[in-house]
Amino acid sequence: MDTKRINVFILTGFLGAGKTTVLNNLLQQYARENNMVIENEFGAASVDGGLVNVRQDRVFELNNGCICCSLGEELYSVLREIAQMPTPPENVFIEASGLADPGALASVFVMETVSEYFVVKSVIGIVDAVLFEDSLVEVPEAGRQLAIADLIVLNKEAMVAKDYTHSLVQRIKRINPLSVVYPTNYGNISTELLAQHFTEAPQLLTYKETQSHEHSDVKSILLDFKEVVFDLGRLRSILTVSLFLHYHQIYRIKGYVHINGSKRLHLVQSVGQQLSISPVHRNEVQDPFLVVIGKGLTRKGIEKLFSKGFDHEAMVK
Ligand SMILES: Nc1nc2c(ncn2[C@@H]2O[C@H](COP(=O)(O)OP(=O)(O)OP(=O)(O)O)[C@@H](O)[C@H]2O)c(=O)[nH]1
Repeated sequence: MDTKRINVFILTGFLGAGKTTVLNNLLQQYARENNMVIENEFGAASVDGGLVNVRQDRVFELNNGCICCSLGEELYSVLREIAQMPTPPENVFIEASGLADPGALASVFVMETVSEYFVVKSVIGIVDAVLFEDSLVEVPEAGRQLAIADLIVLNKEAMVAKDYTHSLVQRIKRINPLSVVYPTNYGNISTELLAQHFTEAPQLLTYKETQSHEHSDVKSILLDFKEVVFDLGRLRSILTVSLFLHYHQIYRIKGYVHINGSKRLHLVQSVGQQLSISPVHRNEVQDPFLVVIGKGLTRKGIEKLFSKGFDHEAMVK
């Protein structure tokens, strides 16, 4: 099925971080493929649409709003139009406005009517090495953008000292330990690097325990579920309710768990309010554990939440 679905690459990052620069780089590398671009800018007039190096009839512009909220319907109809093209593209690149909440944006792709045609291959977060620390303190979306990204491009590296770059990488990894952080200049990333870190690739092996960030209370909590079996229905319902109520606090959940009655591990993912729990087909998946990234979370609270989904009668097979 995947071979027929359209690959989606979501580019997020704060204003001026280098999203269009990364996009143009990727378009150049994917030039042999059939690409479309969805541009979203906050103001009524589009600047970026004209800056993207792809034929103008391959660019959809969603302006005058933020793609994650007011433009949800418009995005949906653009995606429908793309899916119904006589020759649909192989790749769709979405450059979200610098203020977008990528969790809400990525949620659109969890909807069945959309995921039938599209598969999110990577959420790429672009960070300005010079301005990152300030934006993290001042703008809550900056933390969310990091939390949801698979690959974080630490752009404009040459503009800061080497030691500082190193400390930024550590700091970003503390916020999103699941991500790969890649320092570079002028958005210079390769498609090979991108392919190594596709959303569905199991990346959890490299996970390291993290603490709360000093200047922001975005943090990640690791839960070890080796010895635990969940009841699928119970887990789904407690997470659905929690994401509905605490969507502004829980940015992302990702990991693998045992489910009663199944020999396969299940991948649990949440983006925004959307949740998906599905059996894993690959053998290379590691031990079951989950990572929860969010703001103001406490380990005790999160452990209590998940414990409501346990099936205490079932044994790990
Ligand atoms: N010095 C330096 N400038 C860069 C680098 N990467 C991008 N720029 C410049 O930074 C400016 C902003 O880059 P864009 O790619 O337009 O950033 P953006 O995130 O798309 O910007 P918005 O769409 O306005 O949010 C441009 O003038 C780029 O040429 C870099 O590594 N070093």
